[in-house]
Amino acid sequence: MKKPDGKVVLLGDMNVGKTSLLHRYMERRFQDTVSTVGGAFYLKQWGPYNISIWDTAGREQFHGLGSMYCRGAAAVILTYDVNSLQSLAELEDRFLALTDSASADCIFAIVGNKVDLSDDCASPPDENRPEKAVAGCSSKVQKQVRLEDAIALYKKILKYKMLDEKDVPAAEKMCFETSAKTGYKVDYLFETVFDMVVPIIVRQKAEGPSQTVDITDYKPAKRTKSGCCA
Ligand SMILES: Nc1nc2c(ncn2[C@@H]2O[C@H](COP(=O)(O)OP(=O)(O)OP(=O)(O)O)[C@@H](O)[C@H]2O)c(=O)[nH]1
Ligand SMILES: [Mg+2]
Repeated sequence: MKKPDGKVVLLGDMNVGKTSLLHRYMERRFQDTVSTVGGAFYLKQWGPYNISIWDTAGREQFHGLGSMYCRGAAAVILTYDVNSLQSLAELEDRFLALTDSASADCIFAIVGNKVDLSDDCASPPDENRPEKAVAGCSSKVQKQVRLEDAIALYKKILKYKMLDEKDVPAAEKMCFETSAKTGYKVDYLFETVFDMVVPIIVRQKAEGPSQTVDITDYKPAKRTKSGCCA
């Protein structure tokens, strides 16, 4: 197996759709998933570079593994479900600290998945009945997390990392809304991140021995493009 030049890690609560996003991008389809155990990776050729994309388990019991997967990461994709405010809160409360082991110039993307389940209507939510369909919209429920909430989280991350807004990509560019089910903006998400990761890979290579986890010793089971480790 080729050695990866850089690493991208997906983090987020269970059930938000991390595995489904990766399947959609790598295998071009939406399929039934089982809750991830430990972590699994895909390798993606991007220009002259091999990028490993790590899917992690959102379940609390695997939490301890998260920072190991993030070690040396060039990008972290923090994923939530646009229909669950709690899943956005979990990113700050439970997952952000895991990224301390990532590369110093790690890029952060925040992704709200499952937009196909909700309507993005202009009218404000009915606080008493958030599950209610909004007048003027179809029978879908109204989205629980606004893009602005994700943008606010991105700014908090910059503070946590002590980064200056002018030194990093703009929040509006790094907050995405996707649907693994329909494929909406999934390619755009991954390809935007890969383009941003290339300069980090170049720097990591120039600085000498890679900080990324060497996965060449793992024996992927059956599948050709991916492997897993629990
Ligand atoms: N409607 C809809 N359902 C989705 C979407 N993405 C994932 N799902 C469903 O949400 C459930 C969880 O998806 P997974 O991809 O397994 O979630 P995960 O984040 O990998 O969960 P863990 O592995 O437990 O951390 C599955 O039933 C998926 O079919 C989406 O974009 N739209
Ligand atoms: Mg999963």
